[in-house]
Amino acid sequence: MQSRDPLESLNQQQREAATHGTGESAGDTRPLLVIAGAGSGKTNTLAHRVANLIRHGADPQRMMLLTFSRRAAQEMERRVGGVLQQALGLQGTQSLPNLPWSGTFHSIGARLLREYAPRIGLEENFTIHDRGDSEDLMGLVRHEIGFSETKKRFPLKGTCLGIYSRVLNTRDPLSLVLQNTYPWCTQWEDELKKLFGAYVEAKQQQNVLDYDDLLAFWADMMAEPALAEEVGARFDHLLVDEYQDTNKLQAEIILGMKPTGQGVTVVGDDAQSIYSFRGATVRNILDFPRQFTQEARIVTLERNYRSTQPILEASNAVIAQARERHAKDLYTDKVSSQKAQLVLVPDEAQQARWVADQVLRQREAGAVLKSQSVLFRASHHSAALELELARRNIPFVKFGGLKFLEASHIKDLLAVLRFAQNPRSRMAGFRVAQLVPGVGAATATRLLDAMGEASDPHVALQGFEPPAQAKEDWAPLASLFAKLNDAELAWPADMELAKAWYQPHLERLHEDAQVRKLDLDQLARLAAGYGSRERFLTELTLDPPEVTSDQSGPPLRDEDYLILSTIHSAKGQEWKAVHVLNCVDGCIPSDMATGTTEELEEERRLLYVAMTRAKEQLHLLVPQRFYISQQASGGDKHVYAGRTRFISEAMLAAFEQVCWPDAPSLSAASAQPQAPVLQVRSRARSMWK
Ligand SMILES: Nc1ncnc2c1ncn2[C@@H]1O[C@H](COP(=O)(O)OP(=O)(O)OP(=O)(O)O)[C@@H](O)[C@H]1O
Repeated sequence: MQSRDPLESLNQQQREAATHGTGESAGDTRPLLVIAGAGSGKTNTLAHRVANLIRHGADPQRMMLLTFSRRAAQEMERRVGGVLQQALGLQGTQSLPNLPWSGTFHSIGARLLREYAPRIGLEENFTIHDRGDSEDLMGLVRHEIGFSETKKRFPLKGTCLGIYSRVLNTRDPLSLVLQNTYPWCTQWEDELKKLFGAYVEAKQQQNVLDYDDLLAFWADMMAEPALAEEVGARFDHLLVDEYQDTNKLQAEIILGMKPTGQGVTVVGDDAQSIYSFRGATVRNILDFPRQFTQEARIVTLERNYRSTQPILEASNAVIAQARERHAKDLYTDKVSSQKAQLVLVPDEAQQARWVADQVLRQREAGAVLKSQSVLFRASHHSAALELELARRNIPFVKFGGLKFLEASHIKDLLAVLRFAQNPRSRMAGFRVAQLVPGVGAATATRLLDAMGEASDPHVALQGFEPPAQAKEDWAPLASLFAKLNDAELAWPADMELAKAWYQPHLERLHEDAQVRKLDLDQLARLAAGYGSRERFLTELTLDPPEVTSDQSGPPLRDEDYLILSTIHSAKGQEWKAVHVLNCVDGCIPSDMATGTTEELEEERRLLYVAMTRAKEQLHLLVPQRFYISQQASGGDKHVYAGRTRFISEAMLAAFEQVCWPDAPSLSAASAQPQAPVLQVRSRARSMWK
């Protein structure tokens, strides 16, 4: 087979990025920053760059390729393989060089830390806690040092972990993090310091590292010049994708490994930086050019291959209002007469109906479900739509939001199985025991202590005396564990037993139990694919699924289904038709994120990311009456929402406005007969407050 010029499909800028430092520019040792506008072929270009470096003699073993997710790393490896295959004229069966050091910062960090463990004071056989485990350990420590009983409510374990994680990832002092991000917790600064000290102590005693340690210890290692030099010298090339979503620690790691910047390539788009809640900072990409001893070369990719001209025009209008950014003007030559649509609907229920109708209509017109997506700011925004889709038998798969394993109902069920598997696991036990009404932290601790001291923890559990008020609900739990401990029980029967036990608790604890039940069914289907309880639990920690509810079971590869995704999880993806839910103030921007200019700017970028996922059709839904479910008082509340502030009057020309149902006076108050005049239920509740 004849080899072809592997770069022939690239445009001029993409080619410059792919060939920097090789061929004619071989003497150029500057670090490279590729500013890649949305849909401008960033992934494509990075894959070509890696392939091109390999073709020019770079050793794949000496390349580190850092991506945002494991999925992205695999995709990159596949694409590099494809380019090389074509370039080298290889047949399908001939083996391609693999990239042993490609992966997420966390996974590569874990590998390096294990390798260097003896030299940095770690034990090699450390285990890794996922977010759920970390949160539970934080909860346990919080309880052990007596902070769960304070009179004024001490921050919840999830908040504590969030604060801890932010301090580590931003390198900001605790006081600053509290002041900027958790102002309602500032009064607890001293206690939090004590808690974090005890948390670190507990991790060290149990020889575990959490996700943040993987980055923080790696960065510490790179702050030690001799080690940094040694590790840095093992890699000729360091390539980082999605650089706009890296944090200060990650920037320090790169700088530590390659202080001159030689061999460093980072690719990203500051206009798509959307992870500051994890400590990512858009400053990384803005400051990159002058960070090393040599100033970086910047290549900007401005040609958009994804979207039609009208969609790009609307997206450009939104991002043009952003405060600070690397200037770029995206253009495309995909003409179309179809503008992006702003669809005005009366409320969320109608929004769900409109989207379901629209999706089916498009399918009739030939667009398979998989080529369409529905995006939303927060995971719970899709609840009404999920029910509507289920009602109409439209299969869907949902990505993101709370990661599947981080959702509390999933954690509850898994904790039951973990506790059955390992009755000494205090974190699992602590969670399970407290699912029983009437059992609090003190009783749970008493149970765990009794089990810890007993020669057979199962016997201790069966003999445990719960407080009187919990007795009735405790019995089914004890009986469940007797069954789960039965050697005759064959997996996945454990799962069914646990689910049946949990069902009444699910209904008691969650208003949206019906939607969450779909997740549990999905978990049970996943479970059936593993040989044993132990395998299932282990594999799930190492390789957590991203998908949550779906309507008709785990879709087969060739089955068609609609994609539902949070905007965060839609990063890097594209669809023919995109529907964005709840484009109203309060959702985008989220009412949780309007405190500072930085937060607002990030919300603007989120809308931009959502809009730029669309290839041919873009619909922004604007429900006029909006139901708020997440409020402190726990009650129903409707608010009248306004179109997102990120689409100003002046921008409306870039959109086609649609009213549905087709009633011209819809926006007038008289057209909202169902608008509540009085909230009788909340009044009834408030009587007792
Ligand atoms: N040189 C090219 N010629 C034709 N199509 C291209 C070229 N480069 C990229 N594309 C196409 O453009 C689309 C976007 O590419 P890609 O997904 O790599 O973009 P991206 O820059 O990663 O986007 P984003 O940052 O918005 O996620 C893809 O469909 C890809 O196949």
